Amino acid sequence: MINVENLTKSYAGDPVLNMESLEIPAGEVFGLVGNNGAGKTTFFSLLLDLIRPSSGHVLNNGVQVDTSEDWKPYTSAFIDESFLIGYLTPEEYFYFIGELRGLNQQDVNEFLEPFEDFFHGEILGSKKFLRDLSKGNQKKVGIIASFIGNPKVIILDEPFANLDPTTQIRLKKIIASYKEDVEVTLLISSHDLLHVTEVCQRIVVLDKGKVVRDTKTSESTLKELEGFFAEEIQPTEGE
Ligand SMILES: Nc1ncnc2c1ncn2[C@@H]1O[C@H](COP(=O)(O)OP(=O)(O)OP(=O)(O)O)[C@@H](O)[C@H]1O
Repeated sequence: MINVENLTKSYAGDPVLNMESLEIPAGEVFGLVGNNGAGKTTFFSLLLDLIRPSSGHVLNNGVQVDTSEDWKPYTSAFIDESFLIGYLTPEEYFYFIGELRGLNQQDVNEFLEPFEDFFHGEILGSKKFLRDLSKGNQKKVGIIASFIGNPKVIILDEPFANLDPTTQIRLKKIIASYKEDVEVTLLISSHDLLHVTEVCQRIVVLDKGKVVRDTKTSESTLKELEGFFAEEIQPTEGE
């Protein structure tokens, strides 16, 4: 579904992403991990044509994202609050996204019903504007909005960050449910190794913009990843 070919991004000559090739098949729940500055958001921003590659390209279902718009109807994402519209209430925002995806208000209301627990009584009917919601509640709105209209590719940047423990557990269940869906490709990034290993079928580790690990998730993945990141804090010689 997603094919990356010789993708690089540099700022003022400094490379921040250098990905020779990466193939993410349709239906995969894909996890991206890496320390601060590893290039995760850069990669997602390139997938969404929010920034331009320095070289190479990304194909989304065969469509090159920086030269065609045709990937947009089946792709959705929540990267950060800039995806929200601050002066709308959550309902108005959901209806707006629904309209973009060809759903009327009744369709959107029905879609939202199963997420009442996830919203924990603080989103729907609150009559607050999105700009006035807490960071965590804004994130809940952005994540759920990204599921509206059955997109085939969903990209979520650090979806667990800022969420309370109850919501994190609920979100894990929602994301894990996509493992059964062979049509939806879901990409998440996270700093939480436990969460990604629980919900992702495959995990790629980025380090200084490069793919340094690419593994199918198994029972040993969490330990291996903890080992990998622990090595980064081993004292260097002479310390
Ligand atoms: N507009 C920009 N100009 C210069 N450097 C940038 C710009 N945007 C990102 N970078 C750099 O690119 C690198 C990768 O950043 P990116 O946000 O992709 O990392 P990340 O893995 O998402 O990090 P984090 O886990 O902290 O969110 C960082 O060194 C960052 O400073």
